[in-house]
Amino acid sequence: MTQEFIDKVSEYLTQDINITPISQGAEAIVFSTTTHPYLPETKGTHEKYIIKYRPPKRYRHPQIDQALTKHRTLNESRLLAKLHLIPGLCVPQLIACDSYNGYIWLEFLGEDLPEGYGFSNLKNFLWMHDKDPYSDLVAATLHKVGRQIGLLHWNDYCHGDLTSSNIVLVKDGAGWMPHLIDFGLGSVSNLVEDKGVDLYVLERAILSTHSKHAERYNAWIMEGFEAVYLERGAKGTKKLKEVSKRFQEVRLRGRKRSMLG
Ligand SMILES: Nc1ncnc2c1ncn2[C@@H]1O[C@H](COP(=O)(O)OP(=O)(O)OP(=O)(O)O)[C@@H](O)[C@H]1O
Repeated sequence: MTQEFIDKVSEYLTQDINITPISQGAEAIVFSTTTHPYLPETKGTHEKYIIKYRPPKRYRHPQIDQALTKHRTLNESRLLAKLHLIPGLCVPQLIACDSYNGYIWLEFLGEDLPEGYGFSNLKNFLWMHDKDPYSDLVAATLHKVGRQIGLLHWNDYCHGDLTSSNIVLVKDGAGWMPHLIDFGLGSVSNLVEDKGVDLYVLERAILSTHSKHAERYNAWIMEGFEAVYLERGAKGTKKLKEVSKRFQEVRLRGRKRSMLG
C-alpha cells in the first residue's frame, strides 16, 4: 500500500485516529481503526471500525473523478443504510459518510480464523474446512449464505460483485452468520438478469477456488436461496422460477463464452 495514501488519510483523520491498513483494491483502500468518529469514549475498548477510502484516480479528469467518487461513495452508503433495515439481512452498519472526500466509516465484522487461515470470509472458511467439507457446520453456513442472497434479491437489491471474499462470517454461538459486504457495485434492481449474474458470479468464484467440492457447496447455497422464495407462497414460487431460469441462461452464456475463449 502506498505510503502517500496512508499519509493522506492520516492527515484527513488527524493524529487522534489510529489506522491500520487492511487492503488496497481496485476501487478503495480499507483501514481498520479503534476510534469511533462521534463517540471518543469508545477509545480503549476493543471496538473496531472500518474506514473505506476511495482515493482520486490520476488518469481521470479531476472534476469527473470527484463526481464519480462522490456518486460511488454515496451509492454504497445509501444502499448499506437501506439494507440494514431489512429484517434478517446482515450487512455492516454504516457509521459515517463523507462522500465529497470519498470516506465511509463502517462497523467492523468478522475475526481471524484459527491456525493461520486468515480473515473469516467465506473463501478462507471453506479452505479451513477442506478436510471436513461435508460437515453439518459447512452445510449450515452455506445454507445461511444462500438465505442472505435470497433476502437481498427478494427485496430487489443486487450486489454486483458477489465473491466468496465479499461474504464475511461472524461467529454466532457454535456457528457462523454470513454478512454481505462491499456494495460498491450494488444496486436497487428487480431485473432477473442482475440477480442471475449475482448467482453466477458466486458460483464461479466457488468453482475456481474450491473446485473439488464446488458442486455440493453451490447446491447448499441454492437450497438456502430457494427457501427464502418458497417461504413466500405462490408469488415467491413464481419469482423463483423466473430467477432460476435466467440463472441457467447466464450460466449457458458463460459456458459458451469460455468455450470460444
Ligand atoms: N465491514 C467490514 N468488516 C471487516 N472487514 C471489512 C469490512 N469491509 C471491508 N473489509 C475488509 O476489506 C476488504 C476490502 O473491502 P471492500 O471489498 O469493501 O473494498 P474494495 O476496494 O471494493 O475491494 P476489492 O476491490 O478487492 O473488491 C474486504 O475483503 C475485507 O477483508
